[in-house]
Amino acid sequence: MSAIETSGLTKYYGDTRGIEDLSFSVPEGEVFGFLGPNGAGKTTTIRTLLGFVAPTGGSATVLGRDVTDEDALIEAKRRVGYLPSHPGFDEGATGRRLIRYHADLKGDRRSDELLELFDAPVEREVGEYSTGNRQKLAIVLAFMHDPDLVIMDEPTSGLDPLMQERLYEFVREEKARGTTFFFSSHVLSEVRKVCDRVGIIRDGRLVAREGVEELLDRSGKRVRVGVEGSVDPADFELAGVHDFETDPGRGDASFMFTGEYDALLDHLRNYRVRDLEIEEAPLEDVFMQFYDGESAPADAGTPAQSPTSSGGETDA
Ligand SMILES: Nc1ncnc2c1ncn2[C@@H]1O[C@H](COP(=O)(O)OP(=O)(O)OP(=O)(O)O)[C@@H](O)[C@H]1O
Repeated sequence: MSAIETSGLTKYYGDTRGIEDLSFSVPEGEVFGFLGPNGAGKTTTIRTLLGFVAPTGGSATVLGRDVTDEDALIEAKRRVGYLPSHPGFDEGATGRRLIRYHADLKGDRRSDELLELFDAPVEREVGEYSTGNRQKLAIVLAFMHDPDLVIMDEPTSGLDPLMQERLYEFVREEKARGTTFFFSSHVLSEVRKVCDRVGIIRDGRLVAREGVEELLDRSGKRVRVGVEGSVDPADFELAGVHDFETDPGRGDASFMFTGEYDALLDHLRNYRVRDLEIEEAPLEDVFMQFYDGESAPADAGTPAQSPTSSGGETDA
């Protein structure tokens, strides 16, 4: 069974498109990365899956339960963890009280263990927490009932690099225990660290779905090279070189590279190389491939038919 399944899922806010015709499935045990630029529809997808907003079209199931069937979804959500990007809390409550509250609602199988890993200052009121501590508390609340599926909306935004790494490691361990993840992000490097497959959403529509390695291979690397003397662009007409840029008369060049490294390094032997940087393609560049490529739908800006507002938007 798929942990998440959507078919033609659509949500309009009045006339504003949130998501349109999303169809995808996340098999049990997979870490599915959901990538897209700001405003693409990631949060709308998550809010629809969690029943916070009602879809205006299509359907979705979470752990086999229809997201528009309130009772069924409540049942499913006992086995779901949700980690929002900006967790909202009762600011006057202590972390400890919130943990107790969530324990009453969903059960508590591992808050002590989680607090050792993500040490939020639970005796203090949440209103006094730093952004990072709020996020750490949110992690404890999302995982304390040992859910089968965890839905995370840009979960590392407020965490320092050490805590980000801890969360990635934790996700990998939980995946090994069979937990399924839906991981929304706009950071390609973190998606690479933890995800098996990614879906790319743009203007409310899914424009690609593929394995992380395939995506990265296709995206290539950004190469910057500095050489003695000046660079002649004609010298860089190699297989796999795209978007070549150089300042005339200067010894610096920059390009996207999807070719074989051996061929590139052989070629660079013709120069005295001062400097060489090879780094992962920025996510914006990866997105641009889908913006310009054939997989991008031509009518992405226009709704197919007059949408209706759903109402019934309740936040949990
Ligand atoms: N409550 C709302 N009322 C009206 N329009 C909304 C509402 N929430 C989202 N939208 C619109 O829906 C579209 C998708 O927004 P959404 O927040 O889902 O994107 P996102 O990918 O999560 O972006 P971000 O990374 O910036 O959070 C945007 O055009 C946004 O303006």
